[in-house]
Amino acid sequence: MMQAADVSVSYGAGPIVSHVSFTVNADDKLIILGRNGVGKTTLLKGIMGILPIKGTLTFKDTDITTYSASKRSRSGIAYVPQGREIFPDLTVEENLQIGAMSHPVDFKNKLAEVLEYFPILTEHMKRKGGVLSGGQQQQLAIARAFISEPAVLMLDEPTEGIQPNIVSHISHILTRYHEEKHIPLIVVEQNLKFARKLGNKFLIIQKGTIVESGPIEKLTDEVSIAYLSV
Ligand SMILES: Nc1ncnc2c1ncn2[C@@H]1O[C@H](COP(=O)(O)OP(=O)(O)OP(=O)(O)O)[C@@H](O)[C@H]1O
Repeated sequence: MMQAADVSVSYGAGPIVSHVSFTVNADDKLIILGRNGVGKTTLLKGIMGILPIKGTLTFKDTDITTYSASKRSRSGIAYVPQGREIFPDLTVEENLQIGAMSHPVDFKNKLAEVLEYFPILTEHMKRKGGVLSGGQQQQLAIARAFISEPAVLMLDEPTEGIQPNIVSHISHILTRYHEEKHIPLIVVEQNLKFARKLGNKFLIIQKGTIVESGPIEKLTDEVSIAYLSV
């Protein structure tokens, strides 16, 4: 489905992410872990086309390495950035409409479907995104990605700053969405419990390169202490 081969990403000077390779298929929920500042967000931005990459990115048997971010988005790659980045001055409904832009979806139908995953948003449709709680904004950001009917969904630290009951809800919704839509998830996460519950495989990044990877069962306490403890 999606394959990153020997991908390196930089902001201009030396590479921040070096020679990273992975594959995700429809039944995969890949968790990307690593301490602060190791290059996780940079990798996702490279895959999304926000930063240029070296190496090869293949999606549905097509080489998309040179595609712009908007072309990757139109191809079905969706991205929920760290910090959510909803539009605070637009209403919840307008934020969701933006998710449908440039995608061949019927907004009304899609909206009804997506609100089944996030019923809490229904009562806030006419409120500005900026007045929602952090947990509600995160649900809005994920709902906005769902609206576009993605073929692969990437999320950057979806549990950051979210209270435990909402973290559990988000884990449940992502699991359900993955099962129902049968699309790969790529999730950058620091919350080990959430990672183990959601993921079926993982990779750990240190100084921009993969130092450990495998099925989620291999994400043992020993591995966590070696690469993730601070
Ligand atoms: N716009 C930028 N220009 C130059 N360097 C940057 C830029 N953004 C991030 N970096 C650097 O790239 C490195 C990796 O940052 P990145 O945000 O990818 O790490 P991360 O693993 O996602 O960290 P965190 O868990 O804290 O979000 C850091 O050293 C950071 O200082």
